Amino acid sequence: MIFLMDLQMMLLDVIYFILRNSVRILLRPRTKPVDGELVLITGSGGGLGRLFAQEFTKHGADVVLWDVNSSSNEQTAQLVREMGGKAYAYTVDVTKREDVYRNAELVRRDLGRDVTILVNNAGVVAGERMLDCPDELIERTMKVNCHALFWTVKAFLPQMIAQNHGHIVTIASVLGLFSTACVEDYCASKFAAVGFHESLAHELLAEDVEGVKTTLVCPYIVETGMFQGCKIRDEVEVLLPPLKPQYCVEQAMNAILIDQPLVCIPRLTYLPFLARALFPWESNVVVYRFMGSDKCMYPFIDTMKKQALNGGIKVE
Ligand SMILES: NC(=O)C1=CN([C@@H]2O[C@H](COP(=O)(O)OP(=O)(O)OC[C@H]3O[C@@H](n4cnc5c(N)ncnc54)[C@H](OP(=O)(O)O)[C@@H]3O)[C@@H](O)[C@H]2O)C=CC1
Ligand SMILES: CC1=C(/C=C/C(C)=C/C=C/C(C)=C/C=O)C(C)(C)CCC1
Repeated sequence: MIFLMDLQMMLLDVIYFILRNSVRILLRPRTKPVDGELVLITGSGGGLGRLFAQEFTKHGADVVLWDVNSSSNEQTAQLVREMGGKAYAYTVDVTKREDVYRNAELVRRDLGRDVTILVNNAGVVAGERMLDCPDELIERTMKVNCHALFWTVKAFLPQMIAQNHGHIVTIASVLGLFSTACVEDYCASKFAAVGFHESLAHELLAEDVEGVKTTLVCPYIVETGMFQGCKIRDEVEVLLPPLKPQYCVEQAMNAILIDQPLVCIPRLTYLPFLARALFPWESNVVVYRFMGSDKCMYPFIDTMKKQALNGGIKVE
C-alpha cells in the first residue's frame, strides 16, 4: 500500500517538474540575488573565466580569481576593479592539490570570509590525435578538466554545507554529453566532469543539503580560440554557429541565477545528446557524417599543429 502511494506521489512529482520546466522556458523565473556573495572562478585569466568575473561583478558579487597565468589573471582583476568591483587574484595551478588547499586557506585568511559560489571553469585540450599525443598532454587534460574538480570542491564545499548556503558550478561541455573524433582526452575528461558533477548533485540532495545548489554548464563551440578551426558542414553551421563568448556566459549566468541544474548552450544541442541515448550507434554515425561532425576536429588539429610550428603563436 505504502509502495503504491509512493509510486503515485513520484509520478505526480515527475509530471509537476516536467510541466514546471516547460513553463520556465517561456516564463523566466525570478533570479536570485548574488550581491555580497564571494565567487571563486578558476581559469579566470582566459576567455569565459574573465567574462564570468565581469558578469558576477555586474551582479554585485566579489570575485576571487584563480589562474596559472599570473599576468592574464591580474588583467582580469584590473578589469573588474575598473568596473568598481572587488577582485582578489591568486596564481594557482588547480592540478596541484596542495596548491589548491593552501590557496583556499590563504583566501579564507586574507578575506576573512568563505567562498559561497565556486565556478570550476579552467579547462584545456591536447589538440593532437591520440596516437601522436605525448602522454603528458593527455594527463594534463585529465588533471585540469577532471581531477581539479575534486580538489576545489573538497576545499570549499565543507563551509558551504556548514552554512547550508552555496553554489557549485561546473563548466563542462557538450563534449561531456556526446563525443566526436580526435578529442579523446577532452571527451574523456568532460564525460568525467559531468559524472563527477551529477554524482555530487545527487549526494547533496540525498543528504538534504538543500541550500547548496549545483549547475552543470555544457556549451557548444565558443569563439575563445580554445577550439580554433573546429568546423562542421557549412549548411549546418548556419543553424548552429559557434557561440559568442559573451552570449555563452550570459546564458550560463541565467541558469546559475535561477538555480537551474543543467544547461546546454544552445538548446539545440540537447538533440544530439538525446539521439545518442535513443538511437542506434550506426544511425548517429550517419547523422555525424551528414553534418560534417565526424571530422569537425580535423581543421582544429591542423590549426594547433601550425601554432606549434609557429612557436605557440596563434595563426589566423
Ligand atoms: N572554447 C570552447 O569552445 C568551449 C570551452 N568549454 C570549456 O569552458 C571552459 C573555459 O574555456 P575557454 O575560456 O574557452 O578557455 P581558455 O583557454 O580561454 O581559458 C582557460 C583558462 O584556464 C587556465 N588554466 C589552464 N590550466 C590551468 C591550471 N592548471 N590551473 C589554473 N588555470 C588553468 C588557462 O590559463 P593559460 O592561458 O595559461 O593556459 C586559461 O586562462 C573550459 O573548461 C572549457 O573546456 C566548453 C565548451 C566549449
Ligand atoms: C558531434 C555532433 C555535432 C557537432 C558538435 C561539435 C562540433 C561540438 C564541438 C564542441 C566543442 C568544441 C566543445 C568544447 O568544449 C552536431 C553538429 C551538434 C550534431 C551531431 C553531433
